[in-house]
Amino acid sequence: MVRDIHESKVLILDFGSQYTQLIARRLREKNIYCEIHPFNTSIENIKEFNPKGIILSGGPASVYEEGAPKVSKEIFELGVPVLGICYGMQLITHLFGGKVVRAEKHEYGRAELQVLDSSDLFKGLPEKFVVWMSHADRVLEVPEGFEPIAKTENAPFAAVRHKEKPIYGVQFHPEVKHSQFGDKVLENFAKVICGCEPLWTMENFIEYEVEKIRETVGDKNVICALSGGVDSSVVAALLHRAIGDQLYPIFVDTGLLRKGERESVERTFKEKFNMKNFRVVDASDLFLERLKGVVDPEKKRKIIGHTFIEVFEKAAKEIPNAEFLAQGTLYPDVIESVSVKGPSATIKSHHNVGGLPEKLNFKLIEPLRELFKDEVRELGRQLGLPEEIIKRQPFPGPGLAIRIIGEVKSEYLRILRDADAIVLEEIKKAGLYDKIWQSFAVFLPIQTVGVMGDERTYDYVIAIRAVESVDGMTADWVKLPYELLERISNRIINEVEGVNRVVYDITSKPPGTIEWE
Ligand SMILES: Nc1ncnc2c1ncn2[C@@H]1O[C@H](COP(=O)(O)OP(=O)(O)OP(=O)(O)O)[C@@H](O)[C@H]1O
Ligand SMILES: O=c1[nH]c(=O)c2[nH+]cn([C@@H]3O[C@H](COP(=O)(O)O)[C@@H](O)[C@H]3O)c2[nH]1
Ligand SMILES: NC(=O)CC[C@H](N)C(=O)O
Ligand SMILES: [Mg+2]
Repeated sequence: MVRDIHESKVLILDFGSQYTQLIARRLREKNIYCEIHPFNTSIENIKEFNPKGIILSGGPASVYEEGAPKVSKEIFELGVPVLGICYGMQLITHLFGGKVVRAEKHEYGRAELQVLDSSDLFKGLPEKFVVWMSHADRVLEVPEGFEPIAKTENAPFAAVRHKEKPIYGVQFHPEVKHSQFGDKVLENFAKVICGCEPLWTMENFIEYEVEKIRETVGDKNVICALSGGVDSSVVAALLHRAIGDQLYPIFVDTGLLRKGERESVERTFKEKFNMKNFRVVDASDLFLERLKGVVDPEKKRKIIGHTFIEVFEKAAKEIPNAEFLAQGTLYPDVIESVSVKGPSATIKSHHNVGGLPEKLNFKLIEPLRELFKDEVRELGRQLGLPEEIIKRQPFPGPGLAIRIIGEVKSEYLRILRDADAIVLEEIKKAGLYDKIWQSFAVFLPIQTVGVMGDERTYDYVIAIRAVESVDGMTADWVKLPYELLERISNRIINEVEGVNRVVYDITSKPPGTIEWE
């Protein structure tokens, strides 16, 4: 029997901080498994979860306000260590009868922490180091039974501890990278104070998951929609490790793929991984047929989504004994975080092409449900996926169809494919591919006048888009070197027939979106 990698874990209760996920990631980097749950998770559920430690996150509320989010004082009686971060510390203070007030001077940004006691939370750390603060309230009086274990110039209670019970609070944010040794503080909490064992490694994860998948699947077959992107590729590689030829990866050639994409996906999975049941379904004619005459971006997206499902369903029907469908759902999709944002308007319907409907009548297998993106990449590496897949820039499900403005035609696809390949090649050559979020070409179906070799031309326009972003929600255009832009422009005009003009998109998001449709 392999050991349960979740045996030694920390529970993070979320009070709506924008950094809650970072707490989880810092702990996991130290090989400590943890999960994020809403602050109002019931005591019964907490007991059932059976954590070795509990962390109360930061949050936008003020503890002294009516309706401020709280936890039951019972969590301090579970015999499990608790660490409050920022709002979490203020909440502990408030619940134990201390005093939290609005500070005259708000404290945002760096502060120098002076450690007063380095026996547990600050074990092995220097006496002074820089931490990062973000608060408007402050602890004026610590409750009875608590003592300060660190201070800053503005905050005499920058970190506190209960004198007998394992209850801790820090006013700063150890989870952000700007806090020096912040990761070490969290590690000390988990290992020194809670006694967690570092079981969460990708090697252990593979071993554990492989066994679990085998148990679940038995002698049935599993199908998997494989896009060649990171998530679905890692899912396929993991399943293949577990169940070999019981896995049937299906790659749909929508006809909207980039140059060489189909071949490279085929090469990786068929040849390198020797996935015998890997199949490519060529549905390019069907997609093009359905998109004929369609100009509206939302209509295009919907048609592509529906057609994809249709093609996939048909392909799946032909696979014997296929009871399971594997999907690349990640942990951030699963976390029910406390939302501090209001409802947002639909700007475009992101057709996660594989947003396959439940009524497909498969049981779902989602082996990445517990992982963050960086963990998925690490897992992919361990499974032997090429860097080319692991570091791939995001490519939208609807593919080139949303990079051709208006109607999609074969001729336009040919032009865009060739131009896009040049953009990517040059960006890679310049060493920028891994450093930026996305870089690609967009086809504009307008003709402009040019002159080439003394002759008048009347050809199409290609726009180049390159953006930096952290999550795709906001983005800025990249200040690409002029020489690089020049080379890309020259090559496209000289090498791609049908183009006589190249422009660079200098719009950030907002107000623009990353894709043009
Ligand atoms: N051409 C395709 N053939 C088969 N499945 C696809 C294809 N395109 C997308 N999918 C499926 O749709 C899912 C969502 O696609 P999308 O591109 O949004 O995913 P992603 O988050 O980029 O992840 P991935 O790394 O898997 O591409 C993929 O994980 C895959 O299962
Ligand atoms: O899987 C996807 N299906 C889609 O329909 C889709 N539309 C946009 N994108 C990607 O999402 C990010 C933000 O894009 P926008 O600024 O254009 O909305 C960018 O990274 C886009 O490439 C998609 N991804
Ligand atoms: N970052 C936080 O957790 C902030 C806590 C509280 N809202 C304050 O302003 O002090
Ligand atoms: Mg993708």
